[in-house]
Amino acid sequence: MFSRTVTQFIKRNVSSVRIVEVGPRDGLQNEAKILPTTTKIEFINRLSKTGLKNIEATSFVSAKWIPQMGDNVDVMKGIEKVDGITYSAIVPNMKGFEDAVETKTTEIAIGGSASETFTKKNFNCTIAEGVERVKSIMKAAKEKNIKVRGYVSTVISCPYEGKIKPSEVAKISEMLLKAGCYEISLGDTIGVGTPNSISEMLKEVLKVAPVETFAIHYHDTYGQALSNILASLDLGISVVDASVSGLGGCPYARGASGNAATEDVVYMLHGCGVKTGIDLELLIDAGKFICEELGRQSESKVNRATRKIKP
Ligand SMILES: CC(C)(COP(=O)([O-])OP(=O)([O-])OC[C@H]1O[C@@H](n2cnc3c(N)ncnc32)[C@H](O)[C@@H]1OP(=O)([O-])[O-])[C@@H](O)C(=O)NCCC(=O)NCCSC(=O)C[C@@](C)(O)CC(=O)[O-]
Repeated sequence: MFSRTVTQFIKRNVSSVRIVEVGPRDGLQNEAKILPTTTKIEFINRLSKTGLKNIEATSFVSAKWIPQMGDNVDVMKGIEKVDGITYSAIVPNMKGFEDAVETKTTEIAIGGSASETFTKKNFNCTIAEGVERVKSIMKAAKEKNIKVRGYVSTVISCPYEGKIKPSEVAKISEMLLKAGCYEISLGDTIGVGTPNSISEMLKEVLKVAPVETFAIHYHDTYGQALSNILASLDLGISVVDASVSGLGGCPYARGASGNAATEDVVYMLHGCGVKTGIDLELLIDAGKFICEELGRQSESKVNRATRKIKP
């Protein structure tokens, strides 16, 4: 599939990558152990020192649906907001939007999917109802000057409905862009994509908007996330969502495991001469911190390796 060496093709298409750290939201939402608010704040404050420019800090969703996010308002209010860093949050409806306004959140993320069943399980609405929610949120966000990022989930396959057509992903991406999202993050929610299916999906999506409009959000269920990121960079994508120590998963997507581990993504990119602006050692420390608090092992190969050797 690739005719050039990895370093050649990345450097040719992309010289720097903006990482969107989703650990405090996607990373924690699937964890059964509910962490104290102070730990979440400390985690985000540590991430703020690594050079990251985008941190998804929480989601303003119902605690009945995602218990870990029950202290969302306190987390957003409690973190030290560093100039130059965007702290965003998922907002599923107008109640969540009110929380965003109360906490002076400057960027929110809204969700969409081409799967009716996933939308019902995740947001308790149909795709059509979701579109109406999106319209209300977008209108309110414009009035408050809040930036909106769009997620399209299940871009390769849905745990309930199976394979999703790339044309469907393109359609929902276009709808979210027309509604006013400044960027669309394409989620392989259950991590089943391979470089071929990812490239096929991206080629279709890139027909509806320029490459700068898209970010990628790949889960690592089948160990394909890094390869899929490379395949995406080959097509010019330069915004990558990742979760420190590979934490994450969607409670309403059966079989979904963690995101691409930020430490591993950064290690790979720096090794290929692609800039991220991130201090890998500080990132590794933040990953170790949160894993110790959760009482679990890091899913990042780089993080585990640095217990024994320096990279
Ligand atoms: C959308 C709802 C709220 C609908 O849930 P619902 O039960 O239909 O809501 P409702 O409007 O009927 O209200 C029921 C109760 O929830 C409350 N409520 C209502 N809204 C809120 C809110 N915003 N914040 C706090 N509370 C809320 C509301 O006030 C009421 O409280 P009660 O009167 O019973 O005490 C629910 O389905 C929900 O919270 N879903 C979120 C699920 C979620 O967070 N999933 C994970 C994120 S998506 C993901 O992980 C994928 C992604 C983005 O990472 C990309 C990828 O990997 O592909």
